[in-house]
Amino acid sequence: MFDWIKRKKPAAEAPAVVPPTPEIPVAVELVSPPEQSPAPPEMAEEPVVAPITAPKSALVLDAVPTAPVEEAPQGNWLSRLRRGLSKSTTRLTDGIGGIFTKRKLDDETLEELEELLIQADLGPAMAARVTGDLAKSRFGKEVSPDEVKRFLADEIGKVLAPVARPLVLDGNHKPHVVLVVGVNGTGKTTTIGKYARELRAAGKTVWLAAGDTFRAAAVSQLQIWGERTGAPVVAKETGADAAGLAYEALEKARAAGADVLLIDTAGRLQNKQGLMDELRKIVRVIKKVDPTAPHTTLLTLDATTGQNAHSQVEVFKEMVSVNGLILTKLDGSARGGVLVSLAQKFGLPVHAIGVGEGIDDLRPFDAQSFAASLVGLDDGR
Ligand SMILES: Nc1nc2c(ncn2[C@@H]2O[C@H](COP(=O)(O)OP(=O)(O)OP(=O)(O)O)[C@@H](O)[C@H]2O)c(=O)[nH]1
Repeated sequence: MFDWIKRKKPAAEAPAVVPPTPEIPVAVELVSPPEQSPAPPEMAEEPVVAPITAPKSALVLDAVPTAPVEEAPQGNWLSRLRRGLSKSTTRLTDGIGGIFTKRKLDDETLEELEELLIQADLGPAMAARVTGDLAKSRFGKEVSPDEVKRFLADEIGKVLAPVARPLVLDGNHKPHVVLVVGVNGTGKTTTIGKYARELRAAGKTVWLAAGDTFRAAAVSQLQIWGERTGAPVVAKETGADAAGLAYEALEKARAAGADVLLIDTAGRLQNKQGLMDELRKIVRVIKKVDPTAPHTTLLTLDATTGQNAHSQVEVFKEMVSVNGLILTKLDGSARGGVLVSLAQKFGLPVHAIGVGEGIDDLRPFDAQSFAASLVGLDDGR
């Protein structure tokens, strides 16, 4: 079916993988039944295979488009989201309350609102769109803070709806390769760990590649996630060639018939050119094993950095073909509005958001819930 399947080599003995943990309901699914395409590992070194540890709680990170986004009770999910976004929400709702208490919508209030939206990281384009549309329907009339919030939630929801797309894992790829890139500290390793947990809970075999060979702590952090989730980790010593490691990991995951390979990468090298060379080399080299890989290139962005996230998207898009975003640390940020300006500017799918450091704090991204929560409203569910 695929080129890389036709070029497959004879199977070799695969490292042991742990059994699934079916007791945990999840939404992760592969799109179609996998085909067998085992190939032998070409590099001699054995991967570090983590011991088995069953996940302790459910996670919903991604889904095929037809699958339900959330398996946990809505109240639970929404309250977690609200709690996570509370800093961003307070900033917006306090500001709206201050501007619109017993005041008519005039040039001055519109200007104040526009300024507030820009400060809340929604971006000048969104601020202009909201104030322009509001002025068209309500200019000269008294508007309550609640009306403004509803109007704003509606506008935000419209901008976010097209980008709120779950990560689709294609079962035709064995494994489906996910390359995770991003500035150091933005949450790459944590996100990988949480995805691994979700996929393992769905009964999928997952392999992890500790491609951040720049930092010893990053390797051990991934190994801990491997232990927690029962996912074999391919790792090497600090300073090892990351592309070689990714190649080896893909060969081994493929030989083992794994469903998914999640590749961690360094977020900082000596300079931008060094990082670009390394990431491009990883992509080039894994294509030698599977010309269609990586099937997903995820960029993690730390929401607390606000508008800086925009330049990170630009930089990483220049380096590799980023085709999905994960926004992390929305819980510690008063700058959750940045997600809106990112959606408007880049239109890249937002697969999930991080609202805490806990294992179940990476959640599927739902446009309406996010929009309502951001402005402190119940989304009616
Ligand atoms: N509050 C909060 N913390 C998070 C979230 N996601 C990750 N973190 C924390 O952010 C820190 C950095 O996360 P990592 O996963 O190590 O980030 P990284 O991009 O892999 O970093 P490097 O390995 O340095 O490249 C850790 O302390 C995580 O626990 C989130 O959604 N909310």
